[in-house]
Amino acid sequence: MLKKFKIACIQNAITATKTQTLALVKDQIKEAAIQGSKVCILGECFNSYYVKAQLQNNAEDFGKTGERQTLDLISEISKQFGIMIIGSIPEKSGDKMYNTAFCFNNGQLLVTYRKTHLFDIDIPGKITYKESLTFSAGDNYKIVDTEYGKFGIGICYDIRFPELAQIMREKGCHFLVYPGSFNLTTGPLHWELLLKARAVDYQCYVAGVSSARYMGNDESIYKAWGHSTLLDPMAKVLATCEHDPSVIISEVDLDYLEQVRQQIPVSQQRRNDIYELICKK
Ligand SMILES: O=C(O)CCC(=O)C(=O)O
Repeated sequence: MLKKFKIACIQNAITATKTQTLALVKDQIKEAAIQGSKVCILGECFNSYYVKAQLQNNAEDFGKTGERQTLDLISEISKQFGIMIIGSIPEKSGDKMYNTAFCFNNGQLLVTYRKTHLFDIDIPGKITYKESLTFSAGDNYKIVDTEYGKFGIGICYDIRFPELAQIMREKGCHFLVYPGSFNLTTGPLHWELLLKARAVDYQCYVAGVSSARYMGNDESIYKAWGHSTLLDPMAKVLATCEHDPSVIISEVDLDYLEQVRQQIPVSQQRRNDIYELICKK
């Protein structure tokens, strides 16, 4: 297992067409790879505006290799540069849609994860969103064991559920990655706080990666908070950005992660005689 390497968070611009969006993403991944990144994390549904009609149009069927514009491109770039790439896209499966994360390494699809906690919230006058009108929910967590360590994948709203992160930690994860797309109401208050909370509670490297903010004047298009961020297991921010398209890169070190876990050994100090988290899958 490689212990020291660079991770990149790719905050991409979303455009009105998938082809144009993907061309921009490709350039950013290339830039990250040229700078030595071995793992690239993309945002939530990064090939699409977060609007039902476009999500439907841009959805892909994971089963149909060769007909999947986004997945085939990601697989190809991952192979070309010998890197691992994680992100989420809208998935079409029969008559259902899922918000689904993928992890490609060297061109191979290692795992898919369907978002389990859907973003249905109502803050009157600020933001009302019902993701369950577009997507069905997944029914399991996913961990992927790679040459770069073990990665637990959550998508956006999933970060509000520490139980999911705790299970991933208990199953040996070194990294918690959250492709996400917070908004202008909850983003400023909760995004960095939640990323820091997951890092400090479970002593993992944590990446929260958003798409860039839509800056046009179509009111129906969701405005993402942006602020993709990478944190270490002490919850120190290693790299971050604002809302423009950005590539942020930092080195991670799994020996340092072990040191943190030894110095503050919370995972061995849980009082399972008083409380316990039960994993049902
Ligand atoms: O939890 C939040 O405030 C935002 C979540 C979100 O935007 C999402 O899950 O897509």
